[in-house]
Amino acid sequence: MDLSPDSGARDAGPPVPVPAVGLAERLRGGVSFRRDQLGFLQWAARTHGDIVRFRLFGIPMIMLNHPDHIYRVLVEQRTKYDKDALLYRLVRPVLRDGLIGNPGGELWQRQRRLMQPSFRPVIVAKFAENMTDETTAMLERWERQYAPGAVVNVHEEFGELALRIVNRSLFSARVGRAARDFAEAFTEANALLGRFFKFPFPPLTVPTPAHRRLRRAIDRMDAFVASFVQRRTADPGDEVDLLTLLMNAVDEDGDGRGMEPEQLHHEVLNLVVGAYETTTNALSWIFYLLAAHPEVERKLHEEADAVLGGRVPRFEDMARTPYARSVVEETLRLYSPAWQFMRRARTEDRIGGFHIPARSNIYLNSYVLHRHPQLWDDPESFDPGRFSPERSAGRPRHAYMPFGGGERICIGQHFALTELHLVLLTLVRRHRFRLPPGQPPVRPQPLITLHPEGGVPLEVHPR
Ligand code: HEM
Repeated sequence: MDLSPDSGARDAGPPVPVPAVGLAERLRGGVSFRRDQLGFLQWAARTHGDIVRFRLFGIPMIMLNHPDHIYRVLVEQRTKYDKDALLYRLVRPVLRDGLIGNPGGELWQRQRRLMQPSFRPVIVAKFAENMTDETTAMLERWERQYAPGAVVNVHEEFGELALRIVNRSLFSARVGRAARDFAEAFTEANALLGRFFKFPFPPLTVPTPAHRRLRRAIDRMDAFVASFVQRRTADPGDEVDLLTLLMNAVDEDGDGRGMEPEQLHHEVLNLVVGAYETTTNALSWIFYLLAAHPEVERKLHEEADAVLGGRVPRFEDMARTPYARSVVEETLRLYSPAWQFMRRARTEDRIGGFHIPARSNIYLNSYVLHRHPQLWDDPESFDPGRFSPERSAGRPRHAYMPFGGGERICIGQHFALTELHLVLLTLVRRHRFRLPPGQPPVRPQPLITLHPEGGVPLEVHPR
């Protein structure tokens, strides 16, 4: 792997300004952020290199696209950076002080300490059966509802599946009308917030019609979470789920107390939001790519048949199906649902010899990083084999970060990887997927998360 180590090279002299994309050049290049965000970001990295500055609606952003630089911000100099950045300010009216958009500091540290134990692999293993049960139930419904070879919009199906799985794991609840109402409210909030990147809007305190709709969507999501938390507070029962774990969690290394009710509410909302849309999109991309690559699907069938012999997969099967894991990893390389995240520089810094002024917005983008031509051979091709131990050897750690990195790495990472792996195995056991003839390529739509635009219609065939 030949990646220019520009850190050391420029560390000697005084720091230099980060190269900027100028307006004239932007016009000449003909790539507009508003019209084609992904195209613009790739063009900026291609023309200026691994560190580049541009303005997003007048707000300066510094995009980092070098694993060493990303390591510096997320790990080595993490105390110099926090999450009080544009993207999280945008989602804070929805997520409030929960982990996802929390700027950092003492409250975040305490909450992470309290919650981390509930997301260890041994705990996630207890939810594996929820994942395979719900997938099996979905397949049984498909068999009743669709003729063999019928075209199914799997994106819609996976939305409902992901919601069922997170609901059962958090609240021991089955999806009913209330959950569908949550999903609708979430979709509306996501679309309204995602619009910011095309048409920046005024602060939410300004009562525009769109803001009033957002307010109503937030109220509906709050009502959904409150109904579970209040019921459980009134009658703790004997359910063993994430809500019970969080309600019983105490800060053993701190004040020995648990979470305040309002904070618990926000954290639960953050978990549903964090889990629902990301895994829906990831599942949709996995099956889209499989349908387009029958040779990969064939290898997956061979592995699944050899290990499972027709039975429903269990948590332990994940370690014995490395190819399935690499299909998940390669999908998250090409279409990482949480495709962009940000930090704010609390003080000035120096990255690879470049000057980072205090209060800079640092923009990290795995869509561009995961296509870096010096990190990935033939980056646009879908090649799960690149995640084999041999071919992964020597790859810099922060070259691949679908779940972020450092202390703020996704708390639900094991949960998500378990869900994606087990749903994949459960589905390929009995079905194969094909692109319908004449189906145009599904394009990624960069909202807050990376959506498959227009859904993912696939032919579903029994094997
Ligand atoms: C494929 C699925 C998922 C992807 C790609 C994903 C990605 C990410 C990324 C990139 C971050 C870090 C953002 C940053 O540093 O600014 C993050 C944070 C977070 N994710 Fe996920 N996530 C996924 C699934 C989940 C699930 C299943 C849950 C909950 C069960 C979850 C809950 C969270 C929370 C609470 C945080 C904030 C952690 C903190 O700052 O302490 N995510 N996720």
